[in-house]
Amino acid sequence: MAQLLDGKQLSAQVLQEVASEVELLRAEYGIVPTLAVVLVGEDPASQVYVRNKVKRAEEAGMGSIEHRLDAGTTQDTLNELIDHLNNDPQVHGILVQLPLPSHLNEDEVIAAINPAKDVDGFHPLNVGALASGRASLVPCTPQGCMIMLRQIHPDLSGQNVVVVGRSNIVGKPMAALLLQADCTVTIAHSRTKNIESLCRNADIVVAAAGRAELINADWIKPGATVIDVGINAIDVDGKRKLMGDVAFESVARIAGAITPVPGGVGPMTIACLLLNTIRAAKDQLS
Ligand SMILES: NC(=O)C1=CN([C@@H]2O[C@H](COP(=O)(O)OP(=O)(O)OC[C@H]3O[C@@H](n4cnc5c(N)ncnc54)[C@H](OP(=O)(O)O)[C@@H]3O)[C@@H](O)[C@H]2O)C=CC1
Ligand SMILES: Nc1nc(=O)c2c([nH]1)NC[C@@H]1CN(c3ccc(C(=O)N[C@@H](CCC(=O)O)C(=O)O)cc3)C=[N+]21
Ligand SMILES: [Mg+2]
Repeated sequence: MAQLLDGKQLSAQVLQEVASEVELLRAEYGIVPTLAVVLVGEDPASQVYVRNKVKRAEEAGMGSIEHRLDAGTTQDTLNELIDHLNNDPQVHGILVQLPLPSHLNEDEVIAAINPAKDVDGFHPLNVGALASGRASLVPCTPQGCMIMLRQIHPDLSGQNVVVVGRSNIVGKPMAALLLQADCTVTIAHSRTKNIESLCRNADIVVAAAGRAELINADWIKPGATVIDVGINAIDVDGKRKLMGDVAFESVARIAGAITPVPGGVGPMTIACLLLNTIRAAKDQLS
């Protein structure tokens, strides 16, 4: 059986480090690192994530501000709010929950965020910094995946990795971090040929396709490490059940190490969001 990479436990360790950094910043500089989360619309899954983020921030002694705007909010109103948060010295990190309602332009919103407060690492300036290996605010989900991978592979050099998915928020920044760690990286997506055999040759598979149980045991080399980013909400007898992109039961019998869903990458993402908020707060010290 594969070793279980417990994201709940590992994130609790990270959050403890966050809490002591918060205490230090309070004692030395009299600041309370503060995260502002903006949610537009009433998507229930987004509400769960946002609530979790705010809860964890408060547990770590950080400040948090939640802005809930109704689904019909205009681009101008949203831009004004971001402008206000950009200029508020009490706010160190800004996260605008994605996806936005379709009448809003996500690229424009992301570009409006002060790059120094962009704790998602989605601003073009931060994307460029990551691509050229001098990032300070690294996207939270890939950052969390790297912490998990380091548990198994303290040295990632030379590992063959397949990342399934090429989104701006997960797949692409994940590939950039792995490349920086001297992995040999293949990015697979919906048009990739022979995806199953590509994965079966990999030492590490990172699954971020958003397709429930896309990856089964036939795709995995015995002993490989499998990181499951996917969060797919499935309705089972009227109850909401979370499934990853990996068929956990069967893959766990083949893999060397595997992350569960829930309790894997999700909690690490939130922990890294708070790490980024601390980092941003430090960089904003006059
Ligand atoms: N745990 C966490 O903290 C987080 C989890 N997530 C979850 O991760 C998953 C991915 O999120 P995100 O990157 O935003 O999703 P997107 O929908 O933006 O991207 C999905 C990617 O997967 C590719 N893909 C889709 N179907 C297949 C397939 N059958 N075979 C191979 N590739 C495929 C797509 O290819 P193409 O480009 O060709 O369309 C695309 O590149 C989702 O389940 C999401 O909920 C996301 C963020 C954080
Ligand atoms: N600007 C922006 N930044 C994001 O980082 C961002 C976003 N938008 N939009 C949506 C995705 C998704 N995402 C998750 C974070 C935590 C869990 C998480 O904690 N999941 C728990 C389960 C939570 C549940 O019960 O639904 C777990 O996996 O154990 C899941 C998903 C961040 N995202
Ligand atoms: Mg997307």
